[in-house]
Amino acid sequence: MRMALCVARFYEDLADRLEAGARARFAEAGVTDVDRYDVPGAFELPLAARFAAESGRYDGVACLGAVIRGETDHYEWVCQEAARGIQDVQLRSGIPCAFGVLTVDNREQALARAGGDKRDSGRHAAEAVLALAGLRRQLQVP
Ligand SMILES: Nc1c(NC[C@H](O)[C@H](O)[C@H](O)CO)[nH]c(=O)[nH]c1=O
Ligand SMILES: CC(=O)[C@@H](O)COP(=O)(O)O
Repeated sequence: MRMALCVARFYEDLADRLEAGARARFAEAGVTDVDRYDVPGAFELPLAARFAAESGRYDGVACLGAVIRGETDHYEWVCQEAARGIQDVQLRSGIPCAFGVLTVDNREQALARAGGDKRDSGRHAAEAVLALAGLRRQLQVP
């Protein structure tokens, strides 16, 4: 299998943590052919995912990033559009695209969910892509 990572780099250290979790899960599954594509923020993830999915090169796409709430409602729009856009790409393309984007109130919550004491969302995103790519192969979806 060949996988793509689309990574929003708005918070570099969180992006690195999420990527490490995803790569570790892929490696456990024997998937070492993994390409990373960086975008500025989570709002750009759906288009990057579409580029990767429509390239025909990948069995799955894991979208990673972190959105931390600020003073305004900008957070809501970024999170909503990232989630909706990524879901739209996978449903239209038939290529599994995971939503590995943290949507949190503060940095502490983000760290806890990027391989900290709550969960590893990067790992979970890779797990989801592996599962759906496997299902796609099992059902011989073209
Ligand atoms: N505030 C966060 C953003 N904002 C930037 C947007 O994602 C986007 O890049 C910009 O609006 C230009 O289109 N992005 C994150 O990933 N995380 C944030 O907390
Ligand atoms: C999630 C965001 O876009 C956020 O960082 C923006 O902060 P603010 O709402 O204070 O402008």
